[in-house]
Amino acid sequence: MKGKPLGQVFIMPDIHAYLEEILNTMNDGLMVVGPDGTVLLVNEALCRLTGYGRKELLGKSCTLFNCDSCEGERLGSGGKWCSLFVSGSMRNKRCLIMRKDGGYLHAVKNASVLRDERNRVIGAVETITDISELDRKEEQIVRLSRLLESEKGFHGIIGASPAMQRAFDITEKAAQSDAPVIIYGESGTGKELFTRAIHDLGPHRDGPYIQVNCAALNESLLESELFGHVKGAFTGATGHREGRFEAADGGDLFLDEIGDVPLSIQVKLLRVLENKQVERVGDHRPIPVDVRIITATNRDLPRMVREGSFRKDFFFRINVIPIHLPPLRERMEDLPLLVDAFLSRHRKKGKRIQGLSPQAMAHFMAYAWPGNVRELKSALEYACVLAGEGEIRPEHLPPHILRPSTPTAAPNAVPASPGATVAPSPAPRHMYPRDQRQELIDVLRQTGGNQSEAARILGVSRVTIWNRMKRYNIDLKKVIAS
Ligand SMILES: Nc1ncnc2c1ncn2[C@@H]1O[C@H](COP(=O)(O)OP(=O)(O)OP(=O)(O)O)[C@@H](O)[C@H]1O
Repeated sequence: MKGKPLGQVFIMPDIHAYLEEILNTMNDGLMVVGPDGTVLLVNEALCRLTGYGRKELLGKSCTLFNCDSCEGERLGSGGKWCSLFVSGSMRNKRCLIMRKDGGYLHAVKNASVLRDERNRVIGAVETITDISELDRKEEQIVRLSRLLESEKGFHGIIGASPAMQRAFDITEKAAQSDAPVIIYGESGTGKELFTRAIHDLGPHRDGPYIQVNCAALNESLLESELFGHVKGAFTGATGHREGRFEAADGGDLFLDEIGDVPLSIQVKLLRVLENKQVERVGDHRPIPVDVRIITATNRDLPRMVREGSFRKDFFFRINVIPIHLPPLRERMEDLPLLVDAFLSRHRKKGKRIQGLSPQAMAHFMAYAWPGNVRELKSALEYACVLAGEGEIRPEHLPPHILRPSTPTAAPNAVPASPGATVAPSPAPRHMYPRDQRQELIDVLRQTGGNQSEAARILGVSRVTIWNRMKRYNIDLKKVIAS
């Protein structure tokens, strides 16, 4: 190589002779297009990242990549053309580029238009940086910090009762297999914690962990959330969307509230589970996916199957390894352990709380905990705020815990230390639907109809509040007015 130094810069006599080598040394993909989007030049990295051969790309339109960051700008004539040619450049834009095999490349794109000496646009240059590895590393960091945070218990799940020990046992074994697991339990019993434990213990632990709350979306949104859609598949589909199945490829997909999935989506899910392929909405190319399914519900699926609101074939496909989580009221011996664990978390955050007084613990033991562990966690948070420091006494507890019934457990039946294990409360109060309806009405009245606040007080999710209002036919306006 000949050339002459110019200050610190080394000027090459004919850089064009080396251009191809220079471009092919780059790790990022590079492409030059003409003013009409025709691909004029690509480097080796672009071919490697997209799976196309150079000959398959040269002379083709760049729309072949179906990149979702490419927006159409309306032109005077009424037609549309690439907004890059209007804005002049694009910097560090995250995008999805469709590879030849139909899969998406997660990338960051930089682009600039090229102009001649008379400032006329003669094309554009784009670089594509593959960030799939970065995304995977981010996911790994989240998983490792989660493991570090999980204190005592089984992957951070506290429970010494035989029912919980059994659940830990099945979970450990189920995690090793690839079979679909379904977790049954009321809201707040720890279904999500168990799912994470299955992922962390299972063969897909280094793959992604993706969660979808099936009750939170309507039918069409759920369909595109699960399977993805292509740009223009329906009104409002302004970009590609990678479905959760694709995002979970090589990992675990947690479908929460599976009992709320409409029948039409159940058919599609069944097909995906049988064929191990998904089709995006608006595109019929099957995409292979290797995903383990974990589902959870607080509904009685066998009954729903009998009543015809849940498909029998789908039920048998997902109900391979069922894990039943008992409600807190049926394993009250776990309550002091849970209290101890949650209070020690508050102490770590600087709260100078000693523990529960025997009277406060008696109220806890007598209460039915319809919102299960989530409700217990919220109640302790409330009590810590009110107590400030020292001992938590009954006056620091949320009023609805004191109100519905007098404690059935005698205060002297309660251990002096909240950490000690006790026998189950003599008569933990069970919550029947009528109680649950009245309790919800009381709390909604207390919060002036604020459903988020009611969810917080009862320790359940907003979706659960909404479902219960529907199930018990509660008219919010009437409740507030009364
Ligand atoms: N056994 C347990 N040990 C420690 N924390 C628990 C336990 N069970 C539940 N929790 C805590 O209670 C809260 C609710 O748990 P989680 O979200 O797993 O319940 P869920 O059954 O999935 O509820 P939902 O059906 O409403 O989504 C979380 O903050 C979780 O950390």
